[in-house]
Amino acid sequence: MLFIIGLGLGDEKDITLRGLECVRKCEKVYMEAYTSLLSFGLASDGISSLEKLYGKTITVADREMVEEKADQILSEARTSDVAFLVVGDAFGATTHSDLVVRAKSLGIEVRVVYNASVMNAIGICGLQLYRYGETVSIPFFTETWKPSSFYEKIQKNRGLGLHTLCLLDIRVKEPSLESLCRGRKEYEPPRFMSINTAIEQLLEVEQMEGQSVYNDDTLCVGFARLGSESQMIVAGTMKQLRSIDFGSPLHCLVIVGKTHPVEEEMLDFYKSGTENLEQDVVNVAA
Ligand SMILES: C[S@@+](CC[C@H](N)C(=O)[O-])C[C@H]1O[C@@H](n2cnc3c(N)ncnc32)[C@H](O)[C@@H]1O
Repeated sequence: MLFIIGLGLGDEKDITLRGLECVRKCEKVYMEAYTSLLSFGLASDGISSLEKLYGKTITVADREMVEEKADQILSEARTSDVAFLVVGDAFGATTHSDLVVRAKSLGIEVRVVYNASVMNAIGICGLQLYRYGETVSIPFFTETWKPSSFYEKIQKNRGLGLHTLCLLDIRVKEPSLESLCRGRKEYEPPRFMSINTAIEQLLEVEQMEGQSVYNDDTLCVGFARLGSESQMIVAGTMKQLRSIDFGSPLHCLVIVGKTHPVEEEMLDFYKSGTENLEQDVVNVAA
């Protein structure tokens, strides 16, 4: 049996009781570590705190392993109980449906244990989850590669008055271009996009496309480290958020659409420049 278990957003304590029971009875435990990360990031002592709580050794599965060695994980799941741990919720990323489809087509039983995802944790800022349009991903630009398909999606959302969740690029264990050219794999250091970079790129695309979808004065909400003790949430214009230091990853950004008065009242708690902002955030997190 293949158990796909959501870990939630903060640290090892966010697994559900049901999830914990399942992990403890599995013979093999994999943890996906490239679409999202818990608050301790890639630190090995963070992984060992998970291992200590679960009483199991965890194999950290990077993108290569999940994409290229999925057969191995699935063949183990044919004859034994295998846990595949996902930060957040299993279906908060598009990637894992593929594993479910492959398992089911091989006749392997799949059980999913749900948990909180960034997709619903953003509800804390007061913008109604019912009033979001398509979620977009913002990839790191390079000098020569500036994909901007998110722009059209944001345009559609804003045309309908809907909010847009922007998920920001995570690059963990990516082979460097240079090493690929030399035929020997070497990896780039991990990189996580900040809210500041995301806003710079969004504005760069607005300048290139020129459709007036948003601008410096567009209201947004920046979220950092949701679910951890140090989570930070600030509402402000793109211009204001661009100069705020949100600290360590992970970050995401919401571009605010048309608001309801109650949404506005909630957002006011997070407005940039609010006195004791950090204190407010700590209170909200507690
Ligand atoms: C593919 S999505 C999340 C998938 C995860 N399975 C989930 O359900 O939350 C990954 C992106 O979500 C955002 N994200 C994830 N966790 C976050 C957190 N705790 N705080 C802020 N943003 C987060 C980041 O932009 C990150 O690049």
